[in-house]
Amino acid sequence: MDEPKCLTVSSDISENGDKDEGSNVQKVGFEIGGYTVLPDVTKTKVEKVKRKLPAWLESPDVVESDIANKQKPLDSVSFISDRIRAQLKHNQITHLFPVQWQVIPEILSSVIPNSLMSKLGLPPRDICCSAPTGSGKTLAFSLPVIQLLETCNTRRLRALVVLPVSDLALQVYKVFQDYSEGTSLKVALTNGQLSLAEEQKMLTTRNDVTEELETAVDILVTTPGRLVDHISFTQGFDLTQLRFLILDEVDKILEEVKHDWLDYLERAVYDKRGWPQPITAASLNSAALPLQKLLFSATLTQNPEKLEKLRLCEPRLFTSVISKEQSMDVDHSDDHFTGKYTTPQGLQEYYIECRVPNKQTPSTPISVTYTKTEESTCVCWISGHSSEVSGDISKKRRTQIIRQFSRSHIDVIITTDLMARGLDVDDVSTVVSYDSPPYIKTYIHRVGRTARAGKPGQAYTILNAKEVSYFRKMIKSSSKSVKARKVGRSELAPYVERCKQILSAKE
Ligand SMILES: Nc1ncnc2c1ncn2[C@@H]1O[C@H](COP(=O)(O)OP(=O)(O)OP(=O)(O)O)[C@@H](O)[C@H]1O
Repeated sequence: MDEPKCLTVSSDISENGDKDEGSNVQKVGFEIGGYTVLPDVTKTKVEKVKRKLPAWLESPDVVESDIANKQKPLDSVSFISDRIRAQLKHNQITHLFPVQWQVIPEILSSVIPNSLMSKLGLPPRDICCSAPTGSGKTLAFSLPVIQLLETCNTRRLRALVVLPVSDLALQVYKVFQDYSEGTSLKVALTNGQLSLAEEQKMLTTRNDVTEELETAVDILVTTPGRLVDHISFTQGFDLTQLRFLILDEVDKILEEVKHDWLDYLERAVYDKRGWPQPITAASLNSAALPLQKLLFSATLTQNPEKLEKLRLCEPRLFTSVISKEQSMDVDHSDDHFTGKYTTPQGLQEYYIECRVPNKQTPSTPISVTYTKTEESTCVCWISGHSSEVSGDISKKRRTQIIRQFSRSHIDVIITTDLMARGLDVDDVSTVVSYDSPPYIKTYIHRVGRTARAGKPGQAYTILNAKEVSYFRKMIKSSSKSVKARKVGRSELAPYVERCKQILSAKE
């Protein structure tokens, strides 16, 4: 039998196109008995093709995530109007958080003072902002929009704020209402809480002269479904003067809702007033009202294909990835882009491997728990001081329970992912996830119900042995780290007696 011979080919260029420095021969197999045996092709390392991101995604403006140390005193910033400053102080807000002092001036400066037109006739740049949960994004978009619109003399629908679900729409509506107080601005909410007919009545009014119905609000906070209803069925609902389109929790809006709501909206805006045209010398001189998009989320997608659907104009990205270098380093190679999402600095995150053999995977609603104190966390599953908030409970009752929690009348809210995103509940000290969140985004939003506004908080995810490796992989893929926490019998001992008492009382 012939000795195997190594087969080589001459080459001075390697597979990836780089020049081979050391050698100009490559091993490609060997010959045996007159046959050429190729190397094991299944083991050949295939170079991943890296996606080239657009420049605006590759070089974002970095938003400081250290809220506690990077606030700016309200009196040191000149871009906030005196009226809004007074209102902020009235609400005990004396400093601006980083996302606010970075994004607010950018929005304000895109407009010629006392006009809604943009500078030099160029369309204003759309804004995308990805900052941690509880970092104050709501004020970052509501304050500049109110400040710019309050100087308008006529009532036109000029700002539309779209949120994925009605509870969030209500929360953001309250902020717009609060900071518009004392102005002639009319803010409305259409989130399905009222009937369509009632909402229609609130949205429009009959003009005394023309006797036609016309829009009677300046700022509308809504959900995509209700928006499409009003575009389709509400006489006099006019979007042709829209100047700002704000999408909060934008990744959720893109994920869950029928995407064509944006087509409806853009047709309602542009069919009459004219679609945006390429910029030419002539267009610079014409005074077309621009529509500027402002996008916010703690987990803003940076997948260019998804963002493309939003037809953004020269966007500018504000993001809280830890440093510019790290933002370059993100893995963009799969379709489900996993970004480096930052959680609040005051948040301590742990997972606990539960070795009890019968830890059940809960059927909702027992999935996420928000608690007031450490003690209540330990007894929450059986304590009498908890309330459930789920989709089965009416909106009115949900609001009542949240209010009771904020006033410390109850210590524990046991809830589902319904309450995991965007909701701002006062003084949640701890979030307990009783199961592994299915996606990193779900995790970020769940734990983000605590450690808000620069305060401390802790999050525990309780996993059974099978869930641990998936959870750890998911956390690692987003370049985060969550510490393992062991709970020994001695730690639980003080609670055992109390739990027994509660259980026997329940029997
Ligand atoms: N400058 C500030 N000073 C003190 N508190 C503030 C300030 N800005 C916002 N807050 C408070 O911080 C809390 C969180 O703000 P907000 O709900 O806007 O966070 P968010 O970034 O939108 O969070 P999420 O991503 O979870 O929706 C709110 O209770 C808000 O009133």
